[in-house]
Amino acid sequence: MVARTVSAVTNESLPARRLLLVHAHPDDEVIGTGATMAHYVSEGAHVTLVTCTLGEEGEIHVPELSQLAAAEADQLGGYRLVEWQRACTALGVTDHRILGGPGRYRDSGMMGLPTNQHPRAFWGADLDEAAAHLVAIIREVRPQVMITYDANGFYGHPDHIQAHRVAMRAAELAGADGPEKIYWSAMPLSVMQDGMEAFRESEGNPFSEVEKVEDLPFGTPDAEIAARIDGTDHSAKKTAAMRAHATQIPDNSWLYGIAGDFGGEFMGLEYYTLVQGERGPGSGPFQWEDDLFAGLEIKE
Ligand SMILES: CC(=O)N[C@H]1[C@@H](O[C@@H]2[C@H](O)[C@H](O)[C@@H](O)[C@H](O)[C@H]2O)O[C@H](CO)[C@@H](O)[C@@H]1O
Ligand SMILES: [Zn+2]
Repeated sequence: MVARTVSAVTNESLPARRLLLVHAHPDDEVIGTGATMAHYVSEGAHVTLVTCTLGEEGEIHVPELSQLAAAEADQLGGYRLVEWQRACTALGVTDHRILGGPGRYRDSGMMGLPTNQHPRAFWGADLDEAAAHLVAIIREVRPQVMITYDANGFYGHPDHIQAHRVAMRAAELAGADGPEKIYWSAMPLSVMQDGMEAFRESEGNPFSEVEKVEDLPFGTPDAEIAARIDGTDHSAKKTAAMRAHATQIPDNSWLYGIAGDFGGEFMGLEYYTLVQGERGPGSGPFQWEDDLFAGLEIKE
């Protein structure tokens, strides 16, 4: 039975600190922000996850489920919805919603594929119509902080680019009800460099085709990073949530290798640039914040 996503809540019943995350597909929430989500849930903040598609066009790394693929029974979206709910349970997130309701916006597939033209492809969504769905959630929950992707969608996937556009447009349309601080997921170049060194001799090295980190479609100079969230206490929850996304993250994925080679430290640290709002107090050479709510006046 597919559990209901969280029904509408009134912000009067919510904790003082409220974080909104806008992601493109089921599994993005854990890969880029899973430790952050678990961290803030454990700190008593309210975490609202909005995912824009069901990931219908994804690969299937579980052979016995291959018939669910878009080109077969086209049931992968429904299956990934359940994976996504299980992942949210592993992270402790109870307020999780699909933008416009399950099936409203379809996974567009990788950039340039014919699936980009599907009538319900998120890539072709009307921006203000899609943003209006998110404005309604913002007005209901009143998050002080929002996380999404940069204008390239972190790595250029059309649904990630569109999730960025919809999130930023919704924050603009929400006006005074919108988040005070907006962050974009980021990966510091220094961390990527360390990853390249660590994986140099590893089997399944994800960096094997890469000469230097600057050749990758993502990566941010350390000086442009604004926050590092330490969710290492929750690395096991992040790993459990990744395992929930078995169709997308196979057991031999390099992501688990990172957990092994780098330990919980790498998996539990997540980084962000700040694109709206004032930066709060920080530490280290670049004064990175360790709290996304830093500098905000939170009315308890
Ligand atoms: C992390 C993420 O955004 N995954 C997307 C992405 O998946 C890629 C896609 O299947 C590609 O064909 C593979 O070569 C690549 O390894 C995958 O990461 O795109 C999918 C289709 O839009 C999407 O369902 C998946 O969530
Ligand atoms: Zn994605």
